[in-house]
Amino acid sequence: MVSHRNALVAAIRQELAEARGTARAVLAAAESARGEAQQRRRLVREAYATCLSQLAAARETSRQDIQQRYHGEANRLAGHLRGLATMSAAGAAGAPWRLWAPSEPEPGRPPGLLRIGTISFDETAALPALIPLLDHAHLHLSGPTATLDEVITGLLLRALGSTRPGDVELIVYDPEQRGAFAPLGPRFVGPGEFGTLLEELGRPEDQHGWRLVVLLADRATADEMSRGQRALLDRITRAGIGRGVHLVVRGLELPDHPAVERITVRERVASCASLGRLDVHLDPPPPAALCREVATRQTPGPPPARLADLEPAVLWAETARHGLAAPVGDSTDGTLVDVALSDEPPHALIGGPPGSGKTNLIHTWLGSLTARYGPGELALYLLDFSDSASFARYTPSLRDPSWLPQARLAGINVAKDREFGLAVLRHLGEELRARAARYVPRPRIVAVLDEFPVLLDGRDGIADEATGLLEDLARRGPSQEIHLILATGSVAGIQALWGRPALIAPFTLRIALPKARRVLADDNLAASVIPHHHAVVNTASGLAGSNRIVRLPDAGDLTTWRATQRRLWRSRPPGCEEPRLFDGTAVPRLPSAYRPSGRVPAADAPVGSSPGAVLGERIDVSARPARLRLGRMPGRNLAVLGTRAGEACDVLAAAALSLAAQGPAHFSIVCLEPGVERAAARLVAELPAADWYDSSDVHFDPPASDIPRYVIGYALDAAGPPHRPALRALLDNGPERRTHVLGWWRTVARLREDLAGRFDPVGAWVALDVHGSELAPLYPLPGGPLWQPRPRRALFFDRSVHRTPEVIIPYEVNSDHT
Ligand SMILES: Nc1ncnc2c1ncn2[C@@H]1O[C@H](COP(=O)(O)OP(=O)(O)OP(=O)(O)O)[C@@H](O)[C@H]1O
Repeated sequence: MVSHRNALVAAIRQELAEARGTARAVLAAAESARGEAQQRRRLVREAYATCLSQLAAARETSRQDIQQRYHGEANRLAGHLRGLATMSAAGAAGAPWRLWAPSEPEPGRPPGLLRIGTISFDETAALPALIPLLDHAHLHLSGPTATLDEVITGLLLRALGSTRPGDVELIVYDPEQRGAFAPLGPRFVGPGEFGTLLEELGRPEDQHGWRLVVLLADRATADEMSRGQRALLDRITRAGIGRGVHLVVRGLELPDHPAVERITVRERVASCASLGRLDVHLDPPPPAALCREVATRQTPGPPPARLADLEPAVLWAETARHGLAAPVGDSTDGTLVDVALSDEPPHALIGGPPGSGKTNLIHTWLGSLTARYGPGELALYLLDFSDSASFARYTPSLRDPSWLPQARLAGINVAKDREFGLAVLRHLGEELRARAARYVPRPRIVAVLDEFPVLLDGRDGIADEATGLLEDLARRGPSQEIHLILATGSVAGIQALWGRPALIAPFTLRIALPKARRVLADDNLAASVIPHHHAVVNTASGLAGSNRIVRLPDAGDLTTWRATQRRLWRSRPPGCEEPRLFDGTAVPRLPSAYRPSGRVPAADAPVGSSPGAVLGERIDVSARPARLRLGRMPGRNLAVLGTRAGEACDVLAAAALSLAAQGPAHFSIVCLEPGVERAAARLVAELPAADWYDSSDVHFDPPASDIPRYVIGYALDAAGPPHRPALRALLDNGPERRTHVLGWWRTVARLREDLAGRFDPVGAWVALDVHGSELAPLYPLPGGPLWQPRPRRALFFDRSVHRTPEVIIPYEVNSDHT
């Protein structure tokens, strides 16, 4: 029993041990499965987190990208809208108050929109909020009274300021007599006159311009309005615009009609029917001074000053010691406006499109200056590079012998003779140096260069040198009392100055005529809003805020101007010389001093060592003649080149006559072109002694003589091969024996043939219609000189004195007037 029990116990124990072992194994397996599951869960969580952050980053990048594109697009659109707004509300209709001034409407252009505030759209810069009025709408405003009155003031100012004075009649019905808009000078209609006003507006009248009728209705007006008046008001609303009647109403209902623009104001934000759901941030009210200015403009002030009004009580009473000041016109209240030139501002830049009145302004200014400062105080150098003769009035003429005593020089029609402009600047440069050395600055010099871009635009040696000289004069001139006035109608010309800061910087006085561009600072819009015959005078290099608006008198009033010039002329001090006139279209006559008039020097009179043949007038300030010295040296011969026969004859005749006037000489005239025989014969007639040869007896071996002998050859190229050896021998050996050839060849090629390609014996030449490149063989530098032939101008080169050739004007000698 016991053993059975023991065996049973042992068996049970055995089973229990096995069961325990199995349970342990199951537990271990379960725990490992749990560990694995936890590991998997961690991995999944991590993957999920990475995925989330990647998604967030991608979302952020896309968001930024979309936002950027959105801003770009919005800015572009805003730019377009701003451009459109500027066009739709030009000048006074749209300018912010800080830049605001009344503007002249463009002729024939209907009135545009008016600005009342700005619209902000997301982060784009604010856009102007514009609403219609003249020719388009009545305005109905509701909201706080004070703000509404401010809005109305702004709108009225813009409507009045963007139309011509007198074109808008302003009527204000103001039953409470608050006097709003009084600075604008409206016609006020009081309580009790409402009905009469409506009747007046309802009458079809022939009317010029617009009537702007502001109805500031109080409760009583609304309550007491009769049915007839209501009907009348409705009719005006429907039909008024076509007749120029526009209502601006607060406190009364207007009927629903497409012409009624409804503006609802909360605080300083408004909504306007025509602008949809956009919020308009209202502009501040305009400064009262602007309203007064516009009101003065509506009621015409004193008439503008006339030229005579600028004259001082006493002529020449001023000293220029500290500068020059003279009025150029008056302001709207009739006070004269002085313009000064001194250490500051030292120089003036005048601009305005063609026809805007620059010439008129310059004449006015000069007239005003010359009446105040005598010739001891003021000297004028006047250059006009346009094709005009406006400065001629200051020089004597057949009709009027008077001239302006302060004028030293007047250059007219200088457009093609830029060399003359350069000569004047060189002269002023020398004057600057001389003054600095002598410490004697007076008289103050004012140099006017009208249409100066003609001189500076050339991209050539003249333009380079002129720019350098102008820069120097602009910088150092004021300390030596030299002032410059540059004027032009060319925007490109002014634009080019901006690229030369050293040149433009001292031009702090800017005078802008109507519609002038680039004369004032870019954000200074004054020139675009002033009317005809006005100017903006600005002494702060054109900065906004320093403008003076001047009404300019008409300097075309020749009677006044002539009378004044005569008085000045009669008062001129002894020794005052008449101004040098350079006229690009005039041909100078050979002065009598260079003609052998009167007694001819005797054959035994002393002969100068190198008589000078006068060839033409130099383009310089003192109109000196260009001379060719003919000494006893090889090469002292002259070739006149080109086909312009008349000018070639004039050059030869001037040379021969001037030589004859200097001492005993013998002349041999060789004329090989029948077409110029008449000119050659006239020369022979004027010369004291001359032989005549033509193709029948031409020869080139004149006998040696003690006095100089000149062979004046007309069309020498016609002599032909048989005569070439003798001609070459004469050219080669003549000068040392005092025999010189002054000959005309029609082309360089023919001269080359006559000289067998050896140009040395011709030491000097005058080229007429021969291009620079053709002159290369006669010129020391490769390619020939820069020369575009032009009528009555010649290029003179003497290799013994010139580094570069000079332009001369052949004198008129053989014309029928001589
Ligand atoms: N203040 C003024 N009052 C009356 N008429 C004027 C006034 N200013 C200019 N004018 C007239 O306007 C016209 C053009 O003037 P002006 O010749 O001075 O203009 P501009 O700018 O010099 O023109 P352009 O460059 O074409 O020569 C002229 O007939 C002139 O008489």
